[in-house]
Amino acid sequence: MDLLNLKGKNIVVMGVANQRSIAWGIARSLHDAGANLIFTYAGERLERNVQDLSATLEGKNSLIVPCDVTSDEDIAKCFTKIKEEVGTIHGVAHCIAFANKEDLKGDFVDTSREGFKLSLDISAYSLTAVAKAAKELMTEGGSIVTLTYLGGERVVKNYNLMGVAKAALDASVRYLANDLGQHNIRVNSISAGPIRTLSAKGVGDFNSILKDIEEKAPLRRNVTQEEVGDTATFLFSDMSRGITGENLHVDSGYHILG
Ligand SMILES: CCCCCCc1ccc(Oc2ccc(Oc3cccc(O)n3)cc2)c(O)c1
Repeated sequence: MDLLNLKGKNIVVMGVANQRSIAWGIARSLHDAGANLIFTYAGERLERNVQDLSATLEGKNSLIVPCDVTSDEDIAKCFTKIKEEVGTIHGVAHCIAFANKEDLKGDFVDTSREGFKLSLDISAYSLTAVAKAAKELMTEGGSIVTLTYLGGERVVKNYNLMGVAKAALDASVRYLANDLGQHNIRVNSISAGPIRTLSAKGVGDFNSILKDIEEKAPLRRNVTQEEVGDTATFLFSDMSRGITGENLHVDSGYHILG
């Protein structure tokens, strides 16, 4: 049996904004491995982007469902719709995070209570809420993958509040892995190196980080959405069936440096 074959697997990809999204790199890699994709998006203005991108994947058109992860009702409606249309799912790619611009630069000590709650809600709690809803559809077991970043493990200038949110996300991956393992549901994260996406525009001084990676990372280059996508496909496939609660760095090795 080809352990990288995802034929017949239904995988929900949450967080495609445009063709530069890491979520889109994950979707293309999953599609090439034979998976059936379901897309969710937040905000009317993204629906058209997702429809247009999904149409470029040959084969039957994918289900596209709105999902605002700050609303428990919306998450319930989203997964009820997916259950009605698809039935069983085998994976969820959680590619969702947010912090207000003013909380992604300057001094972390100045973070507001409101900004903190908003970022932790969207960037960390949403994984738990999504896992709770997805669990009911994962009747044949499954795999959940989320995106994290080095700034949650150690201080990265300007990453600030998002670093605290990612630290919460990373711990959530471990506790969810522990809860869901007995249902044969694995929970892992990919720590991607910096990639020029719509989200990256929100983080201060992004260009200097890209340059630093090129100069210092063991592979002396930045990573791409495709490389992250292929590692996600590995984590959704049976090739990774013994791995849960893990964080894989797809970052040209940058995280090993002091
Ligand atoms: C200073 C660190 C540079 C490397 C950052 C790599 C990275 C790039 C993008 C990442 O994802 C987000 C997602 C939302 C986010 O919040 C945003 C994004 C755009 C506008 C806005 O108001 N908030 C910030 C980063 C992310 O978690 C990590």
